[in-house]
Amino acid sequence: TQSTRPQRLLGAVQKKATRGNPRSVIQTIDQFCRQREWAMNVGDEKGCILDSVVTETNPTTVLELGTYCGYSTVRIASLLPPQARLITLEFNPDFARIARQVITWAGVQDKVELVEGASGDLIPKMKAQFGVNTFDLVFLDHWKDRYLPDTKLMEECGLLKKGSILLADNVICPGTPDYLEYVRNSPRYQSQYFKSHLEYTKVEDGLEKSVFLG
Ligand SMILES: O=C(NCCNC(=O)c1cc(-c2ccc(F)cc2)cc(O)c1O)c1cc(O)ncn1
Ligand SMILES: [Mg+2]
Repeated sequence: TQSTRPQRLLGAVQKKATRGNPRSVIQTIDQFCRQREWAMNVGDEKGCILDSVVTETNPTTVLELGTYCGYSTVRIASLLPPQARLITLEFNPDFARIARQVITWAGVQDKVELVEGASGDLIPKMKAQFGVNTFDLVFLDHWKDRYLPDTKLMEECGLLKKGSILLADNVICPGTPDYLEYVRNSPRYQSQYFKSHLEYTKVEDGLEKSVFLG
């Protein structure tokens, strides 16, 4: 039977990356996507912007929407202080299965909780079921038409506090027009666009960083 792209990406990690070394896992995936097959990881260019936002936020509790193969999960987790936690939500069980193995290979599994399911169902359970108070940082990288409804849901569930940071991938390509309009025009957010490129291409894309003002 044919392997899937996530399976081939995992194979490259297990063959070429050093166990327990997150940087080598990231480097291997970027090399695989540049030399073998494009995949929808945030990538190395936008990944550097993600790194700088994580570092300056110095978060204790992070939520990632859309795990895919775990590339950004590993990038974020590798920058977290010892007690910090990252909860990552993935709807697709095949992606989740691959991501768990990538996360473990990188050695960051103790900082990460991967939860399978639809973000719209799981977000309302964050406080009661996952013991979360509020998120310091949210990385949005899942279905583009879920960015806005899930942001409103996080507000309603009291999961954002004054100063919480939303960082959204793909606001240009594939694009999240309704989300952009909301965070750029709402008095409750201070937004900033980081111009970049779609992972592994010359196509314009970027990250939108939005600070919740309470
Ligand atoms: O979340 C799920 N997919 C990944 C979301 N992410 C994207 O769709 C995504 C797409 C692109 C992209 C850009 C240009 C292009 F030509 C094709 C794709 C880039 C990115 O950086 C993404 O992040 C998902 C799947 C599924 O089967 N069930 C539930 N959820
Ligand atoms: Mg993306």
